[in-house]
Amino acid sequence: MGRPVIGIISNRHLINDEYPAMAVGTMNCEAVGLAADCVPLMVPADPSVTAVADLLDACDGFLLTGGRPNVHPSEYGIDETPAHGAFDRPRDALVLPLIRACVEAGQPFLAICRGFQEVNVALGGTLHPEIREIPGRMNHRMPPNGTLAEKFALRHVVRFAEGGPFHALLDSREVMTNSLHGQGIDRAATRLVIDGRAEDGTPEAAYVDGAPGFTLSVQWHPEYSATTDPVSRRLFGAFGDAAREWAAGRRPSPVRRIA
Ligand SMILES: N[C@@H](CCC(=O)NCCCC(=O)O)C(=O)O
Repeated sequence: MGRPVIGIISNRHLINDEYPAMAVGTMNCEAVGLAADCVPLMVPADPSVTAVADLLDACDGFLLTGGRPNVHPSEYGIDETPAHGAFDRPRDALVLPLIRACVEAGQPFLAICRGFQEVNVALGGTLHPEIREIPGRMNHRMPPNGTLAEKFALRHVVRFAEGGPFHALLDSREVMTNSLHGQGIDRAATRLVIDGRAEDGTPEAAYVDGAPGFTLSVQWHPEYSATTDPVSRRLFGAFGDAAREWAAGRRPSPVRRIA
């Protein structure tokens, strides 16, 4: 049997300020191809060319990538304001139903940053447009200047629930993570279990309660240094294992906790 196929959700870009493109970062492809040992398949994030049912057939799992545009607030019942920033409505229209379909079927996904926020919205939760404006919260945004290494540098601790799936997988109650987001979970969806938080209380790690498959979701970016960073390697390794189980026709195991 060949390696499982992971659909990597793309983002929109304008090449040379003119040529519209949908693209995924090289680091996402390397994380899937090398750290998860799966086949990276780039997915155009637009339901006018990509149907959810086709994707579920073509792929064994999905990497719900980060992305600068925010999920449109109408998806969680809020009117749009300038604070909500730029959007990617086609990506909303594809990925939110895709998440619900994966949760129901047990098809694995690993959600990152915008993907983490999408999982919450897809299941009925809400987002805050600018979490650094909430009293007591720190600035989680990417540094505006500097090299890529500086932007993706480890910036804060995430602490996991005792005995939860992140604790079990990473064999640690705490990890250091990078941080490149302005929005954050406001009200968590009923089924979304917040399994890890930053020091200021911001939700950073989650999974879907009762889902039959792999649903680990993180607000940080494990795709950066995925082959060398031990935390990222374990996350992508477990995601790859879940996709292998799915591809082999076995239901992926539900989340593992420490007994
Ligand atoms: N827009 C959301 C999600 C942020 C996010 O996914 N950032 C990664 C951006 C990486 C890139 O530059 O493409 C928010 O701001 O919270």
